Amino acid sequence: MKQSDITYHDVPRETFLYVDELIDQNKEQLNTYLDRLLWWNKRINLVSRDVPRETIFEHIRHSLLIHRLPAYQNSSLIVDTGTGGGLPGMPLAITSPEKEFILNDIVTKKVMAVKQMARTLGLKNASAVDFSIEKATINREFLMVTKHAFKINDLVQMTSGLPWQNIIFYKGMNFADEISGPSEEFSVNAYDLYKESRESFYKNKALVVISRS
Ligand SMILES: C[S@@+](CC[C@H](N)C(=O)[O-])C[C@H]1O[C@@H](n2cnc3c(N)ncnc32)[C@H](O)[C@@H]1O
Repeated sequence: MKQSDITYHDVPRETFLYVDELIDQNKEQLNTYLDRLLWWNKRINLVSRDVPRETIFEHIRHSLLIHRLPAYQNSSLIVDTGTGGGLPGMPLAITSPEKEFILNDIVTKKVMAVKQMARTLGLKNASAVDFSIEKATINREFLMVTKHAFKINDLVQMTSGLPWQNIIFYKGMNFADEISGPSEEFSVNAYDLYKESRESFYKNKALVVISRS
């Protein structure tokens, strides 16, 4: 992967409208998740303390913005590593009942909270596991997603023996510094979340898809 291999795209306004509709269709469960996340956050640190409900809601909306990427649409198994309080895995599991999700974090109490939340929500398609992603064993092809948890090169190296086809990183636009090494094996596509949306929350935010050739 070289910085010169990156192809840049804009996320169209329609994607945001699509996600807003998805939120509307799933608002009861997404609100229950938000309530439970705030409840757990008072007890164990899952997202920053004193973060307003509206900001967490924006993180949920952010999580859902991968819905229209082919790498997401074509995957039936999704592993969210460094999930913390369940972002992005939990909103994705709520809105994609046909897909299977494994939520992973190295911190046992966070995984316990995520398991409780999934139980409260009655989610049948989400499980949670507490170990370092380096220790994972997965035997079928999957998509890995991760939000604000790993540097790109680090996670690619840590999981080089796993059968992922794509990794979607939720990143800042300055992610290119995290990419180096041999280029032949991977392609890199970056999606700017701000250029078309003009929403201040998404300023300098990107979705970065690393694909195995
Ligand atoms: C900044 S938090 C992000 C949480 C969540 N993705 C979000 O956007 O709110 C990073 C998370 O990565 C987890 N983490 C760090 N190293 C890890 C590893 N090797 N394997 C699994 N999880 C890890 C941490 O415990 C932490 O919960």
